[in-house]
Amino acid sequence: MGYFSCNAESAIATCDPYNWDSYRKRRKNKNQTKPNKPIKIREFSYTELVKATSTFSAETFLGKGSHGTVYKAFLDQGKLLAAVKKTTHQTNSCNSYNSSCSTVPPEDNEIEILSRVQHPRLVNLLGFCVDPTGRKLLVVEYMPNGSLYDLLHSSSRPPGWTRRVQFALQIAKAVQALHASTPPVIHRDIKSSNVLIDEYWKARLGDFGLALRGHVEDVHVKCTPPAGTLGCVRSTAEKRPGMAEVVEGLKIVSRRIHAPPIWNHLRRRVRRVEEVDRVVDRSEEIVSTVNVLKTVRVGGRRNRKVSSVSRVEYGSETIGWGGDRVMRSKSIGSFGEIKTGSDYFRRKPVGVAVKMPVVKLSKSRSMGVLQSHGLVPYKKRGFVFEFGTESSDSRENDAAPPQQLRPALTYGDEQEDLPEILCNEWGCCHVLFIIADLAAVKPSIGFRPVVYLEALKRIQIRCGSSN
Ligand SMILES: Nc1ncnc2c1ncn2[C@@H]1O[C@H](COP(=O)(O)OP(=O)(O)OP(=O)(O)O)[C@@H](O)[C@H]1O
Repeated sequence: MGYFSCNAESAIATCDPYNWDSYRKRRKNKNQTKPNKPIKIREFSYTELVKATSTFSAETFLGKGSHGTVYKAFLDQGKLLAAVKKTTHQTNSCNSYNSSCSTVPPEDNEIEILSRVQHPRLVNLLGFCVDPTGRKLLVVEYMPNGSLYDLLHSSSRPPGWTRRVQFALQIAKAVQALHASTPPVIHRDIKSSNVLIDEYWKARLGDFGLALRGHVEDVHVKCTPPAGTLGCVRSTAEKRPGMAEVVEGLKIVSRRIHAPPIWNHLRRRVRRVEEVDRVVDRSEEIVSTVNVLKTVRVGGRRNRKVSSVSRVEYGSETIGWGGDRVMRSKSIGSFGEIKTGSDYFRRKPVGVAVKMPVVKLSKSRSMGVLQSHGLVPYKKRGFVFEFGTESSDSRENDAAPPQQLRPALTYGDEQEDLPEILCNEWGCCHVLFIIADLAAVKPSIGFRPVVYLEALKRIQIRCGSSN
């Protein structure tokens, strides 16, 4: 094991349990190539943990995973709240948890990795304990607001888009930090149940039982069979964006969500969704009986506008939607492609070049109605996407559960014509969906958000630096 432990009472005073100082120093030295040094972590006595969890009582029970149970622990006379992870398998057994059939138990792996990497966006390791049978228990930071999975799937008030974007950005930062560490850490099991929400309602990435340390070129990484949840995407790392790019993209999305003009505009457009409801009623029937559904863009291409979606094809049949037209679209100024480090020209004032790390403005584009296939309709708005459906989220608390707004978007063969703002804005949604429900997402998209989607979907098997 490459971690230190400190058992003495005095160690509590000298340990910085979160090691923020070390983290800040490491961040300052961006060009560091030295491997991350082990971080001092505490070794708790079993008696201490028994006492802190009231003998692992039902009252302190927090949750159960596929390989163990988690308890809330009141340590240091109640001054330190922590979560104790107790695995159920036997040490050195080859259990189903690790598809690589590694001889290293997940808790040992987690201790090894988390004792070298700490970050404000991770569920950090505080210490460990060896029980009388020799099994290790993990003591990690306590996350009082549960998992993102529960928040999205079971909460009576699922988070709105604004918060989801923040979660996505926070997790992207966590992954970026992992990839930027030396050697890089590959999590391999990013999913919403492994994202926990801290006391400040910020997302933290946890559960490093499957994580690997090493570069993509390293033999032990190459030889380790894939594990975790694999994504329906590009297999070569070069074709996927690095996490730095994903983080930058999400920062833009996050900023834009707070930008009043566009959101006011979107709010106005949400009213248009009401107009579509009639159409959705009809299309729900279609979705229930048709597997392959395709929208056809009908609109002038001369001015690169998508003016309307007027019919739906399935099989050889064409169905008109509420007459000839589903919805007229409007032009909206939009952000264009994301290029880290490129010049960015603001539309206003015209011609002023501002050095920005992120985007350039594209021409304004129009949008039509997006039709998704294979979706479970959510109320009446589940599968016809219009800008308004997204903006409705900005009104708080009316976010549809993500599994029901799963963005298996298709836009006929006209993916390139998708308004780029839609790409950017929906891009975040895609990321969130990935985090929300990785296994279930089946994108049929070819437009730009796919980069985010791919990024987060492939994190678990991606190796190397963030660039
Ligand atoms: N640090 C923590 N603070 C608070 N609650 C936690 C913490 N870690 C885990 N939990 C709770 O315990 C539950 C079980 O966590 P665990 O990591 O063992 O399994 P999981 O991630 O849900 O599933 P799997 O083991 O299949 O990945 C979580 O869903 C969460 O509700």
